[in-house]
Amino acid sequence: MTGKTLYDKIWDAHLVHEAEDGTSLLYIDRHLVHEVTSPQAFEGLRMTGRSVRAPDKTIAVPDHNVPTTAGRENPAEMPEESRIQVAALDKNARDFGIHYYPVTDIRQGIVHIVGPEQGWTLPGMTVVCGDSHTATHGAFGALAHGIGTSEVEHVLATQTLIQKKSKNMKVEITGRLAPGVTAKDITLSVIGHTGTAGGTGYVIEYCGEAIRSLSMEGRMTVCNMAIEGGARAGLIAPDEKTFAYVMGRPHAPKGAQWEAALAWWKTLYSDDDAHWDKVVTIRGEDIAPVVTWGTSPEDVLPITGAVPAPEDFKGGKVDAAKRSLDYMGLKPGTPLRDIEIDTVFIGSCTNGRIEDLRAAAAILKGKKIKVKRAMVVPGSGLVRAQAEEEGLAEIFREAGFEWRLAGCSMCLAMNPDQLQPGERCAATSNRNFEGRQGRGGRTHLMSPAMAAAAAVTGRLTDVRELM
Ligand SMILES: CC(C)[C@H](C(=O)O)[C@@H](O)C(=O)O
Ligand code: SF4
Repeated sequence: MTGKTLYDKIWDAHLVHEAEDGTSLLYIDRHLVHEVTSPQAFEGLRMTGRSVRAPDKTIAVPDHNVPTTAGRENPAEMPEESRIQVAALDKNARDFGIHYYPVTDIRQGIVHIVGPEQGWTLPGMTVVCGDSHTATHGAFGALAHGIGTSEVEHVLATQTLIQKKSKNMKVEITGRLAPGVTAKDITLSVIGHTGTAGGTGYVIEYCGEAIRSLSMEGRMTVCNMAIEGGARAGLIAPDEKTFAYVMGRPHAPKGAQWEAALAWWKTLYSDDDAHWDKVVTIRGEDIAPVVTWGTSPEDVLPITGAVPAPEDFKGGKVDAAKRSLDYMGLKPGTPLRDIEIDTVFIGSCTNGRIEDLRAAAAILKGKKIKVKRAMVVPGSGLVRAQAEEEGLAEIFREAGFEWRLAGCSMCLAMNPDQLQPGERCAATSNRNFEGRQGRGGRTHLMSPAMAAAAAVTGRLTDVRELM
């Protein structure tokens, strides 16, 4: 018998039933719910007279549609479609008795930031949400992934999910990161290396010294983008940093339950003789601050590079690159550092946590922005409050940033925070698809420090020049 991976261990601990063809029923520990993918699911329950099986394990928060400006609790502030979705979540949360953080609650924020912050996300759990970036929670050593709306209904009704097991992939980042290189540069570089389909069919476990050295915030950033690399989920084995982060959170176990949980959590690692179906190794020292130039998260280059030409690629990617360059309004050969930026967006479930805000503020301190507009959108009301307490909000405001309320905001164009056609944005989010931040908007993905650097120079910038 070979050993087990972390994924194998969590899978086995949650397996309720396995059919001969491998179709399996998994027990779900946490179900996170937001307003976009849940209305039909609750409607399905109503129509069939069913209740939520485990309301105490179900957590709802509106995030995608909510405006991030003052006065947003007034429904008139929202476009009709948004208003309907948020109102439905409000009603469903109350009718079905699940945990709920409305916009008026300081704990409201992006679902993937609220879950860990409140101690809902714990090592060894299965965590699902009708949202692809559920992968974020894998940073705690939880098996966490997105599900579709019909699956949301299934989990609400049964607290189980039908799944087939994925294969095991190991992504090891060895050694140390150079100054100016962050978790975001790791996760973008991995996708640049493997492509957006490199993880298809796999659950990725990120490991290695460079991953170990990351804070929990950084680990969440890495796992957040596992889905952009095509993987079902991303995982990082829990360690002392994980336990320290979790301890004392409102919904974390306490007393004897904490001790019992800890004893199990300490068994959550991949055995030395575990089998890996695919292994990718990258040297931490080889990772540079990166940006994306195209319309896929795999279009990643070190900031010291230049816009590529379609001929630099092979196969279908040649045409894709042509189209990307056209959409992005870029000419091959242009140094990335010459690309002028109109707007800076710091936020999202990738980089809307306190450490991200600290990293950006460290670059901005005492400087003024040179872009047309810049906004910081803390990932939750609590992140926002902490940033205010630490004096970060002041630094952002003085630099010329708008200091917003929590939500998905300009990460995707489902709320009033949107790019205009042709507007070019340095963004800390995770997707640079066409129209993602608004019709015709142009997105360059990067770390919070790099986005702050772009804000003060007005163009894509190597943050190391400002350090
Ligand atoms: C709206 C939601 C279903 C979507 C997702 O699944 O990821 C969104 O959060 C995104 O980032 O594109
Ligand atoms: S912040 Fe962006 S990526 Fe994250 S859940 Fe919201 S829309 Fe999706």
